[in-house]
Amino acid sequence: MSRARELLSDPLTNKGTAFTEEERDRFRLHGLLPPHVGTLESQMERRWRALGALPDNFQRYSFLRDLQDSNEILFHALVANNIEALLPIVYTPTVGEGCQRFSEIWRRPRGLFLSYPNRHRIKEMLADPAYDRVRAIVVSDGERILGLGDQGAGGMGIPIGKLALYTACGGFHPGELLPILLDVGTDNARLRNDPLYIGWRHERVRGPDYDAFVDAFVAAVAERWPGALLQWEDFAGANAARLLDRHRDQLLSFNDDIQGTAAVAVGTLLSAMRRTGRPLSAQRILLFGAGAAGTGIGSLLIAAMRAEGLDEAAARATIWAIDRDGLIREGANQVSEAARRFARPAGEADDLAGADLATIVARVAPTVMIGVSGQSGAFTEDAVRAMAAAVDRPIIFPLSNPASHAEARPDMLSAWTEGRAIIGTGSPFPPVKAALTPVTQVNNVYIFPGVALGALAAGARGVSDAMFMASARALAEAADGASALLPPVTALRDVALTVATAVAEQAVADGLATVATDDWRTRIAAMMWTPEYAAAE
Ligand SMILES: NC(=O)C1=CN([C@@H]2O[C@H](COP(=O)(O)OP(=O)(O)OC[C@H]3O[C@@H](n4cnc5c(N)ncnc54)[C@H](OP(=O)(O)O)[C@@H]3O)[C@@H](O)[C@H]2O)C=CC1
Ligand SMILES: CC(=O)C(=O)O
Ligand SMILES: [Mg+2]
Repeated sequence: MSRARELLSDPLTNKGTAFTEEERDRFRLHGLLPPHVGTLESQMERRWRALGALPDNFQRYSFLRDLQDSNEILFHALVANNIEALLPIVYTPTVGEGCQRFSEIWRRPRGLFLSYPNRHRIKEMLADPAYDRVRAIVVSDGERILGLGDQGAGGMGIPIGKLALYTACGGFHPGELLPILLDVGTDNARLRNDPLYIGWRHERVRGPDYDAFVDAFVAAVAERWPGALLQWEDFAGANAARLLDRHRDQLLSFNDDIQGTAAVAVGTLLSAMRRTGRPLSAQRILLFGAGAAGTGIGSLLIAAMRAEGLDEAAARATIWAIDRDGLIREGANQVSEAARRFARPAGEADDLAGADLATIVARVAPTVMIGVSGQSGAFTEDAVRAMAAAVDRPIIFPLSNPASHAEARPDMLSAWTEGRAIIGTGSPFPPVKAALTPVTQVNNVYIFPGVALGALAAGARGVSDAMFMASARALAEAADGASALLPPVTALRDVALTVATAVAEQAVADGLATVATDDWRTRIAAMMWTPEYAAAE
C-alpha cells in the first residue's frame, strides 16, 4: 500500500481534509482528498451537524463508532468538546444498545477479540507492533453487560466505550489503549442463532477451561506489556471478584464494577455527608443487589466507617443487603461469600423472610437506599413512600444501567417524596424540576479514568483498596461548591486529574509507587493528552 493510502486508512494517522498542503505534497495525497484544506474545528462542525440530523441516539452511536474507526483524533476531539451531549451516546445508556446490536453495525476491526478456539495463539495475537505503545487495557468477557446480561462478543462495545473515556477524561492518547474481548462463547441463544452474530457460536466455556484461558491471557499481557494496567469490566457476578483476587498481584489491575463503583458511590455519599454534617456511620444503608457492585460498595462503606472510628461489627450493622431471594440473613440465603459478609445476624430479622422491599424499608427505615440489581422498577412507590415517611431527606441511588434498567426513574422518586429525595442515577436522566437537590449521575466514570492515570503515573506495583478510598475522598472534596452531589460531567477531565493525584499520593503512602515527585498534580497534568493532529510522518 502507498504511504498515502496507509495514512488515510489508519484511524490514528488519518486527518481527512485537515492534511496540510505540505503533507499533501510530501505524501502524494493530492487527488485522494478534495482540494479544500480543513481544520479540526471545521471538521468537528461538519460532524456535529451530521450527528444532529440523525434520527436517534443509536444512529448517532453508530455514526460515532464509524468516525472513531476512520479518524480517531477527530472522534476524540468531538467527544471531549461535547462531553455532556455525547457521554450518553458513547457510554451508558446508548452503549447498551450498541452492544446488543454490535454485530448489526460491525464495520472495521477495533481492539482484540481473543476467542477460545484461538487460545494457543494469544501471544501471537498480542505481538502486533501496532500495540507496542499500549499502557492500559479494558477487558470483558461480555457476560454481564450493564444490566443487559450476556451479550457475547457484542460486549466489546463496553471496553471500547470505557477507553473512549480514558481519552476524554483521563487524557490518554488512543494509541496507548487497547480494548479486549475474551470470546468464550455465549449462553445467549438468540445471539448464537443470529446469522449475523460476529462471535464464537458456542455455549460459554466454564470451569477449569475458562480459568486456564484467562490465566494464559493474563500471563501474556504481563509479559507483553510489563507495568501496563488491566481493567476488568462487566464480568458476571461469579467471576468478577474471583478473577480480581486471582490476578491482582500478578499485574496492575482493578475491577471497575466492584472497586470503581464502590468509590463513586462512597464518594457521592461522603459528598452528601459533608453537606448534612452527619457521618456515614450515622446512616442506615439498604443495598439492593448484592452482586459485584453491591458487595464492592458495602466493603468500601465499611472501610470508610472504620476510618470514622466504628469497629467492623458496628459498621456492618449499618448495612442491610437484599439479593434476589430477599434480605440476606445469616444461614438463610444462598449467596456468595462476599455477600454473606452483610448477612443480618440470625434471629434479628426472621420476620422479614420473604418480605417485599416496602416491608423491609418500613422496618429498617433506611436513610440511604442504593440499587445495583439491574432490575427496572424495583424501587416501588410503596417502598419509597415508606422511606420518605421516616426520613426527611432520603438518599436514593438507583444506579443500575442502562436507564431502562434503573430501579426507579428520578422524576417518580421526586414525586413520591415531594422533592425531598436526594437522587443519584447510574445513567443520565432529564433534569427533575421539583427535586430540591439536583439529580446526580453516580457512575464509575468519575473514578476509573483517574485511578488508571494515577496508578500509571506513579508506576504503581498494584492498585490497593486504599487507593480507591483515596479516590472516593478526592471526589467528595471535588464536589464542594457543586449544586448536585458531584461536579457536572463537563468537569470530568478535571475530576480525573484530582482523582489521579490522590491515587498517586496514596500509592506512595502504600509503598507501591516506583516514581517520586513532590508535585503529583503538575506532573500528571503534563501527561494528559488533548486531541489534536500531529505532523504526519
Ligand atoms: N452506576 C454505576 O457506575 C454502575 C452500575 N452498575 C450496574 O449495577 C447493576 C449490577 O451490576 P453487578 O453488581 O456488576 O451485577 P451482578 O450480576 O454481579 O449483581 C446483581 C445482583 O443483583 C441481584 N438481583 C437480581 N435480581 C434481583 C432482585 N429482584 N432483587 C434483588 N437483587 C436482585 C443478583 O442476583 P442473581 O445473581 O441471583 O441474579 C446479583 O446478586 C447493573 O445494572 C450495572 O449496570 C454496575 C457498575 C457500575
Ligand atoms: C457503569 C458500569 O460499569 C456498569 O454499569 O457496568
Ligand atoms: Mg461495568
